[in-house]
Amino acid sequence: MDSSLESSTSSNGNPVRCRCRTCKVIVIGDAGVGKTCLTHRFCTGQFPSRTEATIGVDFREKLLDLEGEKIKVQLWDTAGQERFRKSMVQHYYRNVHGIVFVFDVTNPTSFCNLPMWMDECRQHSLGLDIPCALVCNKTDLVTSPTASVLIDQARHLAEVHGMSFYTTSAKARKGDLVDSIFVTLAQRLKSQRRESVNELVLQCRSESFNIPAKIITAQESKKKWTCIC
Ligand SMILES: Nc1nc2c(ncn2[C@@H]2O[C@H](COP(=O)(O)OP(=O)(O)OP(=O)(O)O)[C@@H](O)[C@H]2O)c(=O)[nH]1
Ligand SMILES: [Mg+2]
Repeated sequence: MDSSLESSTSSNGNPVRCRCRTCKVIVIGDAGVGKTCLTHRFCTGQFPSRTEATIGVDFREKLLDLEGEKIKVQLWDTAGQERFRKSMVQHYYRNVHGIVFVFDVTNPTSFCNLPMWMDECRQHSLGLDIPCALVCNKTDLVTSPTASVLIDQARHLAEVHGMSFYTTSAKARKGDLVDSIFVTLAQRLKSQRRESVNELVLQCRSESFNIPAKIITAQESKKKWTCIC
């Protein structure tokens, strides 16, 4: 995550500047699955009264306070339509901290296309080892029982790739999980950072004990416990 100085308001109403971390999260998926509505809903609390196909990318952001730490979630709401995304693709995938894949529960093709979106991430050197979420949107429109088969398949896909999975609706007011998608992602990024700080501490310790040319990271120490017989 990147660090920056942010303006906010203190309890006595005076503006204060505080250090905050910014995480870039891209939201991708087929055209019309609800990426704009989900990001709009998270940032404003409202379902937009009308939307148009996104051209290139729209930016939205929200400042979160996670256990006293300010995290700015910068959402890149990308275009699903090929003709509106071509020129922007290189920019989407640069310095990404988290990915939200979206499909529409009423549109099975948007689910079938998810591997294509995952491939595009890989082609831009973005592994699914960074925090990712899979969102099954428009559950307010679910009427047919076949939707539950699609939801089960999606849950399985998310499990296989180690992603968080959400069934939600950008439109429904009650019982939806729109905020959780992005807050949980930010929490995962925050704890990931704590882990990398721990790795650094471990590295400093190894150096202060004068262990030459050997940086012991948490990853390496984990490897040491792997049986090789
Ligand atoms: N009923 C219902 N409609 C939704 C929901 N989310 C989005 N929509 C509708 O689906 C249509 C497309 O939504 P958008 O958010 O613009 O879709 P998008 O994924 O951003 O589309 P592109 O920008 O073209 O990639 C709009 O008419 C929305 O009102 C939802 O959860 N429930
Ligand atoms: Mg859009």
